[in-house]
Amino acid sequence: MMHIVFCRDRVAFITGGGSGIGGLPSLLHAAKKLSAVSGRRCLPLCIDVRQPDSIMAAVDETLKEFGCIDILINNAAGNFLCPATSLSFNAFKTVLDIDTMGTFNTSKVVYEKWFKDHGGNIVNISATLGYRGQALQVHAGSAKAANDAMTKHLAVEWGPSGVRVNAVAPGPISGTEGYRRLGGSRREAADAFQSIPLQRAGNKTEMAHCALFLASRASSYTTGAILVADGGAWLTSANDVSMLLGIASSKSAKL
Ligand SMILES: CC/C=C\C/C=C\C/C=C\C/C=C\C/C=C\C/C=C/C=C/C(=O)SCCNC(=O)CCNC(=O)[C@H](O)C(C)(C)COP(=O)(O)OP(=O)(O)OC[C@H]1O[C@@H](n2cnc3c(N)ncnc32)[C@H](O)[C@@H]1OP(=O)(O)O
Ligand SMILES: NC(=O)C1=CN([C@@H]2O[C@H](COP(=O)(O)OP(=O)(O)OC[C@H]3O[C@@H](n4cnc5c(N)ncnc54)[C@H](OP(=O)(O)O)[C@@H]3O)[C@@H](O)[C@H]2O)C=CC1
Repeated sequence: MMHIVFCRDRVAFITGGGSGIGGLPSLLHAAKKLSAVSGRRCLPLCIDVRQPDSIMAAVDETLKEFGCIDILINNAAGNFLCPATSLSFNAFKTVLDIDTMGTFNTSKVVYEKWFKDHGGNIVNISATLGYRGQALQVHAGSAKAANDAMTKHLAVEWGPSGVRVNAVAPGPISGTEGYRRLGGSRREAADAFQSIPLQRAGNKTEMAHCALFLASRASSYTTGAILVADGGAWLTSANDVSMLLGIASSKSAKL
C-alpha cells in the first residue's frame, strides 16, 4: 500500500507505508512535528511499486490533488527469514523487485514529474543487513545494499536540481511487521538484544525522528548519507546462523 500524506503546505509521498516504520502513524507523527499541522488531508492510494505505470498514475493524482510533492519516502519492502539454499530464484527476484526496483521506479517517476524542476527530498528506508552478511537475509541484504548505492548515485546526479537523497538504516524496531517476521518477539531475540550496545529494540517514534531529520531543513547540507539508527546493533550482534535457523525451522511453513 502506498500512502500520500499532506500537512499544511507540505506533501509527503510515501511508498509502502504500512503500520510500521514508514507507515502512516509514523509519518503523521513526523508531519505533526514538521509544521505544527493545522489541517491535513490524506490520500491513500493502493499501488504496486514494481509497476511504473501505476506509480505514474499515483503521482499524477497526487499532483492534481495537492499541486506539489516535497518529500518522497521509499519504504516499501518485502522480507522473510530464509536460507539461501531454500530461497527460490523467484523469491530472491521478488524482494529485489520490491525493495530495489520499487525504490528506483518511484524515485525516477517523482523526479521526472516534479523534483527535476522544483527540487525535493528523498528518504530511502534501508537496513544494515548487508554490512556483515546477516544470516538468512541474502535477498533483503542484497536489495538494501543496492539501495544504499542508489542513494549515493542519485544524490550525485540530482543534487544540482536541488534534490537531496538520503537513507535511514534501522535496526530491529519493535511493533513492526519486519520485527515480527524476523523473530524479534521470540525469547532467543531477547537474549540477542543483550549484545546490542543500547541493549534494546528501537521504536517507531525513533525512526520517525530520523526520517524527519533527513526530510527537513535541519539536514539541509546533507545528501548521499546513510543514517544508521540501530542502537549499535550491527557492530556487535552475533549474526548467529544456528539461532536464526532454529527460529526458522521451529515454524511449520514459510515464515
Ligand atoms: C527484526 C530482528 C529481530 C530480532 C533479531 C534479534 C536480534 C537482533 C540483533 C541484531 C539484528 C541486526 C540487524 C537486523 C535487524 C533488522 C533488520 C530487518 C529488516 C527488515 C526488513 C524488511 O523489509 S521488513 C518488511 C516486512 N514486510 C513485508 O514483507 C510485507 C510485504 N511482504 C509481501 O508482500 C510478501 O511477503 C512477499 C515479500 C513474499 C511478496 O509478496 P508477493 O509479491 O505476493 O510474492 P509471492 O508470490 O507470495 O512470493 C514470491 C516468491 O517468494 C517466495 N516466498 C514468499 N514468502 C516466502 C518465505 N516466507 N520464505 C521463502 N520464500 C518465500 C514464494 O514462494 C515465491 O517464490 P516461488 O518460487 O514459489 O514462485
Ligand atoms: N521492522 C524492522 O525492524 C526493520 C525494517 N526495516 C525497513 O523498514 C521499512 C518498513 O518495514 P516494516 O515497518 O517492518 O514493515 P511493513 O510491512 O509494515 O512495511 C512495508 C510496506 O511495504 C509495502 N509493500 C510491500 N510490497 C509492496 C509493493 N510491491 N508495492 C507497494 N508497497 C509494497 C507493504 O504493503 P502491505 O502493507 O500491503 O503489505 C508494507 O506496507 C522497510 O523498508 C524495511 O525494510 C529495516 C530494518 C529493520
